[in-house]
Amino acid sequence: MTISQYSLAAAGALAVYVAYVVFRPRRNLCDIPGPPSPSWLFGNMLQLLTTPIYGEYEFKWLRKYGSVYRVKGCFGEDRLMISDPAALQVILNGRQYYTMAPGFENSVQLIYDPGSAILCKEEEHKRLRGALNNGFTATAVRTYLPIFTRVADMLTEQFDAMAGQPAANLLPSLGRATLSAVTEAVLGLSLEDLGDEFISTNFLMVGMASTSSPSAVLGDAIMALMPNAIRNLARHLPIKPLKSLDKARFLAHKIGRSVIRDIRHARIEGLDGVGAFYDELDNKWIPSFAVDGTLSEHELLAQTSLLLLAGQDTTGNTMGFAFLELARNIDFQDQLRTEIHSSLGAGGDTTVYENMPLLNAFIKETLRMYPSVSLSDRVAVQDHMLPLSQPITTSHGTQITEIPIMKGQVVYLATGQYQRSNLRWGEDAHEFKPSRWMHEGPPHKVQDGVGGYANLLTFHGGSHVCLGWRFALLEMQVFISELVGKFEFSLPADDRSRTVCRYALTLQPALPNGKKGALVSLKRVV
Ligand code: HEM
Repeated sequence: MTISQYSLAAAGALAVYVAYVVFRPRRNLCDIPGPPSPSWLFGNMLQLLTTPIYGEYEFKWLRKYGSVYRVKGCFGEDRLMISDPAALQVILNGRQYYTMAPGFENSVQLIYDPGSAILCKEEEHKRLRGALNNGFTATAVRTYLPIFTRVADMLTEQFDAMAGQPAANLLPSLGRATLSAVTEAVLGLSLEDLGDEFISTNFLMVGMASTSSPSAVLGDAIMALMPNAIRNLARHLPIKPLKSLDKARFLAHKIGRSVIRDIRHARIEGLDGVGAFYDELDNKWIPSFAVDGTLSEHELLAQTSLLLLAGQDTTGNTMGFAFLELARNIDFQDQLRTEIHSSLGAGGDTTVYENMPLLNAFIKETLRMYPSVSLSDRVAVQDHMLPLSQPITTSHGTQITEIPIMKGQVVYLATGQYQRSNLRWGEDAHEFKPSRWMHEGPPHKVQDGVGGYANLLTFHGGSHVCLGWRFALLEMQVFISELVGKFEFSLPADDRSRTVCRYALTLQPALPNGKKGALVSLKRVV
């Protein structure tokens, strides 16, 4: 297809969209207050999705309009921004009311295989999760402790090599470490086994999944309008980024296939398997190994890139933020190091980490302030009334406790706003304060059940709640303890090396030049 054909197709899509937006009979949200829209083409989307500093607009709007407000999508579309707990409950748990919005689904489809759990629905999704869950129960995750400890040793060596530099970027090492941990736990392979080509394609893919620009915002808005068949076709266009994504999926399949072949070979020979989670899930070949919830080879391959990618950048970036916060607060860092030294000396099992109050309060506060998926969109699949826990006042001065939602309405799960709401967290909601987790009682212990972990929405909740949350928690407990026990983290002396928090599909630490990265000074202390 030539450039002019692309342009023609895009213009056609735009025309269809305009007709749809202008002529559809949807006036149910016009009374809900919200920020003015700077442009018809982008609505509030550039403020929301491409601002260099995370929250610049979101938190201002949250303060002004409260936990539900209206924003404009591209081409004048009305969207609802939601951080009200009762409404979030319905969006996350009411499968009959909401599903992944086309824009978000399109991005996910670009990265993952169509058969992967995150893209499956209803019974198929339940069955896949039932099987995958075997590798992510509390018991299963405890068995990964030696893997996390080994990878933490590898990280120590890399941090040693960076110690003394005026400003060391922690993110590349953290990204490799989290990939390494998942690869070993799921496939029983080391990073070296994956090969350079896989690793470089994987990092390219992670990079592509964490960028945002006005053209990408517009492209996503247009793609979201297309019927599935056209979106599928578009995904196979011969353009470089799409080819790289194809290649990454191909390599993940190749690796998955080779692991399954080795597992089967070992079983035939009566040898031990590779000792990884895939061992248990693949059963087609030798049924006498049957365990509940096994998957076919085809299904297993579809999960490979999902498991390798979903646990990499999310966990790596969260730890990047954690180390930056420690660098900002040396007193707290010292207290945490004291707790680590007095708890870890004797070695032991995972209960050692569970019994470290400062460590766990610190991780929860990091997850509260920096939820990787701080914003994601859903679409209503039928008309319904959306309940609110706090009434809102319409632009006509009427108080309402529920909002009429029409089929096709796009809403945002505003996780980042929910986790910085003054109503819930108090006046200091924007302060990084681990001590809020150390005392009993409200606001964070309110039992309204939103969120899969610690009343936080960082791992979401409901049927698609993060499968790897226990994995991520133990991994962070081990990595942070090992590294804070051995290194002191401080902010680089040069102000030009200050790291900021940026939103680009996920939350990420970013360097002053806008690139992803987390700069600190490291000093070996033990
Ligand atoms: C701090 C780290 C992590 C965060 C913040 C995080 C966050 C999330 C969120 C918000 C979702 C839901 C997405 C949606 O609703 O569409 C999700 C799904 C998922 N996550 Fe995580 N995640 C993390 C680590 C991990 C790890 C370590 C793994 C695996 C090793 C993992 C595997 C998955 C999978 C397989 C899904 C799809 C679940 C489904 O659709 O049923 N995640 N994650």
